[in-house]
Amino acid sequence: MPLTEPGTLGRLRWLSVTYFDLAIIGSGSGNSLITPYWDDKKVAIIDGGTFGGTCLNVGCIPTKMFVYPAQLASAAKEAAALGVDMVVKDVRWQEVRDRVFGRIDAISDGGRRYRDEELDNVTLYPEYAKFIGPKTLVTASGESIEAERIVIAAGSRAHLPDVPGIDLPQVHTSDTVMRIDQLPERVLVVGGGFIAAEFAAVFSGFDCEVTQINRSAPLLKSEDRIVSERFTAAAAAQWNLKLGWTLSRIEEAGSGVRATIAGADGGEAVVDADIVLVATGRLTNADSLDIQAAGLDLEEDGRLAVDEFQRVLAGGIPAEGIWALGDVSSPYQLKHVANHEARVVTHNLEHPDDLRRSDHRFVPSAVFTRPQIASVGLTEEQARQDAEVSGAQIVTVIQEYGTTAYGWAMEDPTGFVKLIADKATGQLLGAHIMGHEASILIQPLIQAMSFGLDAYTMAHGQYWIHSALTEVVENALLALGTDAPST
Ligand SMILES: Cc1cc2nc3c(=O)[nH]c(=O)nc-3n(C[C@H](O)[C@H](O)[C@H](O)COP(=O)(O)OP(=O)(O)OC[C@H]3O[C@@H](n4cnc5c(N)ncnc54)[C@H](O)[C@@H]3O)c2cc1C
Ligand SMILES: NC(=O)c1ccc[n+]([C@@H]2O[C@H](COP(=O)([O-])OP(=O)(O)OC[C@H]3O[C@@H](n4cnc5c(N)ncnc54)[C@H](O)[C@@H]3O)[C@@H](O)[C@H]2O)c1
Repeated sequence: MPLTEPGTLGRLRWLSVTYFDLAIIGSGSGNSLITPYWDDKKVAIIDGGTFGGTCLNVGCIPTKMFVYPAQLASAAKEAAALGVDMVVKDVRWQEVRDRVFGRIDAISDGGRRYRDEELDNVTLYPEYAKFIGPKTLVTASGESIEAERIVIAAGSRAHLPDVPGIDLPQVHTSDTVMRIDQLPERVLVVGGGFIAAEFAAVFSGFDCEVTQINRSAPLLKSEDRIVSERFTAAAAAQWNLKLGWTLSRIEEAGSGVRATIAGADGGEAVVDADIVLVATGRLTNADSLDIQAAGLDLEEDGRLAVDEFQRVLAGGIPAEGIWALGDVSSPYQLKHVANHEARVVTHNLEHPDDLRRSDHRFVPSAVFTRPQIASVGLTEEQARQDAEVSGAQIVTVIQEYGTTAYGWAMEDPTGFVKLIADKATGQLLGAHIMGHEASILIQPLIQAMSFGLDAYTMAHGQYWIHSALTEVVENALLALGTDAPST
């Protein structure tokens, strides 16, 4: 990341400082902080990357715009079991890609222009910045900025393993892989998390030969164990999986590459591919901000340390006027969490005497892979560990999609809902879904957990549309067998 050149600090003594009421580092979720409250105040927004941040430009939104057509293409493979023979004639990759970026790049450009040219009170610095004092920043070109309040929304970046060949042009991260010019025939995906699962599904949906390697088994191992295990089996049925293998090196081979991978037993193997997608996690950008110049604290894993009001800590106490949100400080690396924290910071900046807390009790997530996965709350393992301490009794249920009318219609062999609840109170502790539209099916369960609705009341207290797939959620709630709450 191109930050300030050595020697800039010396030169700065001769440069003037520009003062702002608010300086925001990062134009992703940070961009939403500029409300009408700031109309009569001076705001700086600083971003050295593409305006709009990760979700818009290289994250959630473009990936889902690839996921959807890939899902349509893969439907052809599933339809045969229902007596419908479909053939995918062609995937016009450049059209798929240009539809995505034709929409997204225009939104990024429009947002940048609006901030840069149309708002008199806002100054956009299209540069990276770092701290040189508690309330002072310097940009890469040496502009010095002082602000009464600073919000750090600097996000995260892809982690790359340090292996020979990682810089080859055929090696991509999620930042670049969506813009390639041609659909590759063979794709090597490295990693076993969210990004690897989504892109393996996209490329295999488009009929590329996908090989996914991961150093551990099963895939998606932060999910409830049964989800990880069943997803790993579903993935193995769709693309080549090599688990227990680590990337050692990559060499050019013709127009593609040959990747050497090392097994847990010390053996080696090679995988030939046209491109490699490296998806081995994302690192907070906190390390690029010279936060020691402001005396700010870091968590053990390198994230900025914040309190429940999103105030950045310095020596364990809130640093005056410094806030953080999103991937730079959050353990969640999810856009809906960054958005929530941005709303909290927006309120707290505008109401310093009435601070709100972030609510991280029931953070859901979805992996838009095939089959889809969604989860909220505790895994069974976590719930049982908690119960050992509290003495609570845990009940769990696994309800297959195939036990409902819609599941029969789909002839669905893999989808299921798993619920975990407290037996005595009927409160849901965790919900985990794998299958068609899991990200939609889970929403009423998130709602129940967020508002304290017990499983019995949720199942019995409303109509469930017959023969919708939501009946699998209704049946799971009923199968938990919890009682009506005593009044
Ligand atoms: C491929 C992919 C798919 C994803 N899909 C989903 C999904 O489906 N659902 C979901 O909830 N989440 C998803 N995420 C995660 C989501 O994108 C992030 O959690 C979210 O965008 C983080 O927002 P943010 O505002 O914290 O950071 P960002 O949006 O990354 O914004 C940070 C900005 O700060 C800038 N910056 C960094 N350092 C500096 C500096 N020193 N000076 C100035 N500017 C700086 C960067 O250029 C960047 O524009 C996905 C992520 C990826 C990579
Ligand atoms: N649908 C969504 O909400 C969505 C989609 C994509 C990304 N994201 C967010 O972005 C984050 C980053 O995604 P990700 O998939 O890169 O990370 P991840 O943390 O989900 O998975 C990283 C994977 O890389 C493996 N790994 C780590 N270091 C390695 C190494 N040196 N060699 C080989 N393998 C290694 C890990 O074992 C793990 O399987 C996610 O945690 C998620 O929060 C969310």
